[in-house]
Amino acid sequence: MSDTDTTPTISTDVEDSTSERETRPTPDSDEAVIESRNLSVHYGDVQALQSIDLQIPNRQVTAIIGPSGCGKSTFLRCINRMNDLVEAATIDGKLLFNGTDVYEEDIDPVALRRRIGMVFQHPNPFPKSIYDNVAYGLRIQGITDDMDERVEQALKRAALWDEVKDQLDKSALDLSGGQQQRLCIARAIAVDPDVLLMDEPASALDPIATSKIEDLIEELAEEYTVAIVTHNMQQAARISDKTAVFLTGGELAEFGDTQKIFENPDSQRVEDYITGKFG
Ligand SMILES: Nc1ncnc2c1ncn2[C@@H]1O[C@H](COP(=O)(O)OP(=O)(O)OP(=O)(O)O)[C@@H](O)[C@H]1O
Repeated sequence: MSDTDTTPTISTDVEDSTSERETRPTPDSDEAVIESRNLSVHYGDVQALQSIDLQIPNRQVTAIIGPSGCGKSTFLRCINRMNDLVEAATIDGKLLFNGTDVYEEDIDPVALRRRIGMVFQHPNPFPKSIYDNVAYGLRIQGITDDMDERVEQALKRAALWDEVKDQLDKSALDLSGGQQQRLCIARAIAVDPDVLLMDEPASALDPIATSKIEDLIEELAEEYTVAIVTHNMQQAARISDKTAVFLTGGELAEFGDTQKIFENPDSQRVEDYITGKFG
């Protein structure tokens, strides 16, 4: 990277993990933070993604929608190399994060996952206190200074602080499902990532908790690049700026501004999917 570059690259270790978000330059909005080029994934003989070219812009919400089994989660998991953990998975093509291919040999997946955090469908807090859940990733990185302040800030950003500030020692498992999910979001953002990947983060929650998570996602996109897989088309239409529609066989059928995709898609197949003719 040249001295004049303003784009952060992936560290190959966790050494720079203490850098502060405020001091880290970020790409312009609309500039791609994540870009897949000709990305294909197979699980054994099954092709899950077919030559996907997709650009996920900075500090916006990108929704990934499509019928069951079309490869949405597979795509999300390629971004922070979670598919490394699946023995049968083979990945071809490129997945660029700020211009660097995350599948290059010298990329440390653990450092990558600090920069690209993930929230799953079912809230999965550790059986520890609320405080320790948020502090966990920081401690692993050897960060010990200003811990109380860092925990408070992460809980505030996750819109949970007011509900838990007087009970930080309480077990995270005693929180409601919606609170647990916001705690998982706090845990993910405590380590100061650039990107948040969310795999159906509200599908296990009731409507009120879902609405809080949706509001939160929109707020988070002011600071983070968010990519969310959802089965809920209304949710995608409500909260996302860009939408990618995957169709059966792992094909990217259409990608663009959410309003355009939902109101005037280019392809008949996407229109059929969005209007509920299949899926
Ligand atoms: N670990 C795995 N081993 C083998 N095949 C897998 C594995 N994970 C996913 N697949 C297959 O890859 C294809 C895409 O799966 P993926 O979970 O990415 O789709 P999806 O669109 O997220 O589905 P859903 O909406 O049902 O969660 C499917 O055919 C699925 O059966």
